[in-house]
Amino acid sequence: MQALDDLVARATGITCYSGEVCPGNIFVAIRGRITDGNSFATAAAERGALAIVSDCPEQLPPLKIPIIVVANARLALAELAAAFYNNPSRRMSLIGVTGSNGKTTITCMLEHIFTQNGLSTGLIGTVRVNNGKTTFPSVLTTPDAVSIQQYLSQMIKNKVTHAAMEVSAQGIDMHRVANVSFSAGILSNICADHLDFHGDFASYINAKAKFLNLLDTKTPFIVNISDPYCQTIVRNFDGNLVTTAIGYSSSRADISATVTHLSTYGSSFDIHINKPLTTNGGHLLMPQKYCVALAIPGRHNIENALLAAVAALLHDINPAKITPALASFRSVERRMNVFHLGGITVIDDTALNPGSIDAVFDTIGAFRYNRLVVVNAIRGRRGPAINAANAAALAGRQRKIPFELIVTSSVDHVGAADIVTGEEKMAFLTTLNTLKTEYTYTSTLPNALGIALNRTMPGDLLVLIGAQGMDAGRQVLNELVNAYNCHSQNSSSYLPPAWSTVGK
Ligand SMILES: CC(=O)N[C@H]1[C@@H](OP(=O)(O)OP(=O)(O)OC[C@H]2O[C@@H](n3ccc(=O)[nH]c3=O)[C@H](O)[C@@H]2O)O[C@H](CO)[C@@H](O)[C@@H]1O[C@H](C)C(=O)N[C@@H](C)C(=O)N[C@H](CCC(=O)O)C(=O)O
Repeated sequence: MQALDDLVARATGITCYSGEVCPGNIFVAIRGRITDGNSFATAAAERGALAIVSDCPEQLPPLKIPIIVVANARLALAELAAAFYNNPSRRMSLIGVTGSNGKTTITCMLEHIFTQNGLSTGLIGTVRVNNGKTTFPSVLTTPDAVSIQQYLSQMIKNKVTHAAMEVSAQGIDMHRVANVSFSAGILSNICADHLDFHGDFASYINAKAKFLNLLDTKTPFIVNISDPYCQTIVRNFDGNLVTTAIGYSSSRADISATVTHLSTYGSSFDIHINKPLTTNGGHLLMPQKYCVALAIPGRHNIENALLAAVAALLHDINPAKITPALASFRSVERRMNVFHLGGITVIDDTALNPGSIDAVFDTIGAFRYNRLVVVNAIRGRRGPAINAANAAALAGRQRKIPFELIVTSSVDHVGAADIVTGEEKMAFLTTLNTLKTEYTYTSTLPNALGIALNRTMPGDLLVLIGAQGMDAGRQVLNELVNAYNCHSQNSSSYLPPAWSTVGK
């Protein structure tokens, strides 16, 4: 649109937040989920906005600056941001990773593979952003459109050639990734998640499916085809589909893995290229096999590593250099972290939906332990539906293997955006009760972990799962153990007061 192009050429920046408007900025008024950006147009004009972009001009007050009317303000924001930063994604190899689980691990694996191969590398994801020079913590998994383009532009300045970014369903749905040019896409798996945002599972799948529209016909779309919902998504896809699966069968997947060893601390597997593949650089990869060792546990991490390895192969990274890079990859924060506390083995994982809860329990199968104790933090501000689904997943597991379940709302360890509501707690506990699950509930994280410690002995396995509510779990656990060790030097038996007053 010429009017927008002319405007961008004169603009000093693009923003959709009135509080950030600087003189000469274009303010894009977005009708959001909470409020309407059009109602901040006067404030934006007073701060020196060059123009207002709106898809609902009837909501705007009289203004003395130009108003550009567009069909969709969120799309316009992405378009303006990409143009303002000179379309940085077109000047690098950028791999977009979507799926319910595995996005963080896969993007970090790619960052590691590229870095180990001497490439200047960038990352945008849930845990951090790496612009090629500095690394800083993230706010969202997929940032707003302006931030994405800004980070990519910083990467170009820092001479980044290869980057990986997590693409959430919300990010797709809210057009944060529109006008981003991907050199490959990855779809890891789909399970029920973010039902509060999308309304139902079908809408969530639809949002994920829209990722396909962001890829050029020649751009490889690497898909874990063993997942039934991934199969559904790609059924009518006529682009450059590259399929992966665990289990050797050339008819089943273009590239597959056979597991040769699976243990507490990692795995080894063979990657089979089952049919010739053309890389982005135009080279032909003939059918062959590579042996890979991975130092992080879990079959789901083999799936993640396979997807990352295929993306690296298609970006012309020498297979002989992908395998050592995967071997030296260490787990990401709170993704199947295994550590020891006295004689107790502890697993700490961000399991936050039925798929990731299943992945943790599947991995536990490779562990040797006497008794199993699981502490789960309820997911706050994500709605009752996902909490009912998570509780059902835990209940299903307790019917198969015995474990003590301790549930907490982590009231003292979550910020305002993650507080567990009464409805969410009710959904979780009612599901457990309906499914006749044995559990203990306590509202605070230290109480929950204190109970867990009281119920574990050397040789036992303690599993900490949950998202924000369990983020401080490892630290709190260490503090409890240190306090206990300090105190027990003076007394032969000690039960910390908080642990003895646990509510049910
Ligand atoms: C539901 C959701 O995703 N909301 C995001 C969205 O809000 P929104 O567009 O609905 O905006 P709004 O708050 O209604 O405001 C409307 C407009 O008025 C503007 N405004 C508002 C106030 C003001 O004073 N001045 C002003 O100009 C706002 O900047 C906005 O443009 O756009 C905002 C700005 O980019 C985001 O901060 C906000 O993310 C919220 C905080 C959030 O928590 N999002 C989560 C659910 C999310 O996106 N998560 C995914 C999933 C991760 C995963 O896979 O687990 C993620 O990618 O992180």
